[in-house]
Amino acid sequence: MMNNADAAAGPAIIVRDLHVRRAGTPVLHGLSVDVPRGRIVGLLGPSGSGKTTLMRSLVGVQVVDSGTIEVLGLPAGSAALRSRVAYVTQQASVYDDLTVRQNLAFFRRVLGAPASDVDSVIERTDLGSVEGRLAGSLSGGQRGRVSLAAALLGAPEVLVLDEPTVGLDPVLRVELWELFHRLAEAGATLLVSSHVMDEAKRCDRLLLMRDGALLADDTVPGVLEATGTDDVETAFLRLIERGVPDLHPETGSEVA
Ligand SMILES: Nc1ncnc2c1ncn2[C@@H]1O[C@H](COP(=O)(O)OP(=O)(O)OP(=O)(O)O)[C@@H](O)[C@H]1O
Repeated sequence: MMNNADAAAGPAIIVRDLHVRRAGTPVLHGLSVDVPRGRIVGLLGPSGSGKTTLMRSLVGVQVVDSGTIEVLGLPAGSAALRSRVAYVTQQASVYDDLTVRQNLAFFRRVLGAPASDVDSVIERTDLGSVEGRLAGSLSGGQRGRVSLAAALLGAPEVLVLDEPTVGLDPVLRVELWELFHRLAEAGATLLVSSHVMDEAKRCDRLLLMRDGALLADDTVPGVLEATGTDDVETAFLRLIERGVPDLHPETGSEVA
């Protein structure tokens, strides 16, 4: 987790002039953004706007055309970041023929995380009641939580979570957001994509994407104030209508 030296070291993620194509088609067109440390940053935008492509770029699994991405002061994808940055994709990455506990014990060994982490992440993601079940027998929401639990092993400093609350009931959704806030309070940086505008209000900052570019990079109150509404969905629609971005990256170190 973050120490004082890290806190003074600037944003957790710095992206400059990022250009990415997928299957030959430009998806990100010169995107620049800072993600402050120890905060929950929501990445919102319509389907196909480039959220997953940006996340893939940040964790170093996406071929990029040009631009720079620094994560915790190192180029994205650096070997030294492997245990410091966790990525949870939309598709749960678990072994169906292993139990929940066996999955986590396996990933724990691969990461070299402390043995006690397995119990800790099972508890934090509320998987205790299914820890002995084969992952293949779980619901989609439960499988997603196993992926999240695996991502928490080793206490990564940066968590990149692609729609982590999809398929979860409202109670679990709230519990997960409480967990995200506890992780941020302990110093972790979370970039969380979502389609659910209501979840946006739980973030310290919002990045609103459209067509591979940023429409907003601001605190939640900042986005609402700039658009004269109290509803993030309406704010997003107004920014689209207006066509003028609300970019206030200089307020990145403030808590919303
Ligand atoms: N594997 C791929 N090959 C080619 N094009 C892709 C691939 N994955 C995504 N794309 C294209 O890249 C663009 C951005 O997709 P991306 O998945 O980053 O969007 P997104 O905002 O994450 O969408 P969603 O909210 O639906 O997950 C889209 O036009 C999409 O069709």
